[in-house]
Amino acid sequence: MSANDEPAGQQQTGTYHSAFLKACRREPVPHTPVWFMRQAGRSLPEYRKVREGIAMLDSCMRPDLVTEITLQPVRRHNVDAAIYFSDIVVPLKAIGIDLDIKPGIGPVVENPIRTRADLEQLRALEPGDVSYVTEAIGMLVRELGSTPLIGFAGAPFTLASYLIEGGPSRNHERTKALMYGDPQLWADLLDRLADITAAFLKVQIEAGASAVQLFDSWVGALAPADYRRSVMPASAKVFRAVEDYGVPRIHFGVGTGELLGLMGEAGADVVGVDWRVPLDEAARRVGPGKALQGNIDPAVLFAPREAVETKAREVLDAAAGLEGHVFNLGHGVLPNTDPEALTRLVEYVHEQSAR
Ligand SMILES: Cc1c2[nH]c(c1CCC(=O)O)Cc1[nH]c(c(CCC(=O)O)c1C)Cc1[nH]c(c(CCC(=O)O)c1C)Cc1[nH]c(c(C)c1CCC(=O)O)C2
Repeated sequence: MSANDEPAGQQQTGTYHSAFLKACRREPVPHTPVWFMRQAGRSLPEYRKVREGIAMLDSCMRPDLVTEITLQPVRRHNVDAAIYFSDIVVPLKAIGIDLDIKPGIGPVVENPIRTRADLEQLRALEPGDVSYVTEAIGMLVRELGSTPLIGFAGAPFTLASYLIEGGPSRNHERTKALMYGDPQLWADLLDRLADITAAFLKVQIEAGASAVQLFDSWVGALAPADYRRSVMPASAKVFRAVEDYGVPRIHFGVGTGELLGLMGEAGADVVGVDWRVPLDEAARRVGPGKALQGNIDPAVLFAPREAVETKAREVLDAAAGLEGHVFNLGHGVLPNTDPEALTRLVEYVHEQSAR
């Protein structure tokens, strides 16, 4: 890609030449870039303070708060990218689904989607439904300067699980019952979710996000053949829909060791890996032409500094032969993590990988 092909937003802000976007494009980097899933949130006292008395979903609709919360970990940890503060259920709320995020539980849906008639709840998402997102990203891009902003959305399978189960689920039994029991209804549901997700990512990219991550957090519950048949077409539709913007597309899930190849095939530029598969092995499973993101176990941050650094060293060593590596945790920052441990980890990775 020549300089003239730089996506317009990245050209204006200078983010194009950031270590994060270079690593996503599998170009040489001055140091391994680092960011953390859930870097904004309860691990930070300054987050708990600004969120006091404000419900999670309400905070997601206030551009001033979203901007402040998104910037907090960037100021504190010197991470190489910001991630837009929101939640995967925000676009569903925006099209009128009756849902809430219950503290300590997660998203809870009032009228779960289980029949064809229920599909009517899922109308198309228009940019005007999420004007607060456009506004917040405009503010953020100005504040962030050359630090890239990652936009994100939930993937069709993970969203479907919340919508069908009505809340968080360990076994996804109603979800799988629908997937196996009524393949046509399942396909139609995932297709609608793909359109909503794609529209939501487009809003974020057009407002100035320089990369996007699709969170398919719970897809590791599926066997590869079922993923390929019943889920991959919808996720691939999302990636295709945003391909022409030229911004890196990251694809992440938990417990996806057996799915890594297919998740890359679905259309990602960067495949997120949890801590269960070392990155050199993950690279073999994903194949050439893609960068990897990960993959320190978030629980390791609770161990003494030396143990964290040993683990970080192992991740960097496993990533040494990769085409591109974005350092991250294997899943989100746990709420009781000591923020100092995160700051030190960023410093350590930057130092150890400086070239
Ligand atoms: C599965 C999922 C959800 N939400 C998300 C996912 C995919 C990522 C993953 O696998 O962790 C995505 C998400 N949710 C949130 C972000 C913020 C951006 C960032 O990474 O910093 C992101 C990327 C904020 C949030 N989303 C939520 C919080 C906590 C609510 C609060 O602070 O009051 C935050 C900071 C709520 C939420 N929302 C969800 C859960 C499971 C929870 C936790 C419930 C709880 O333990 O209280 C659904």
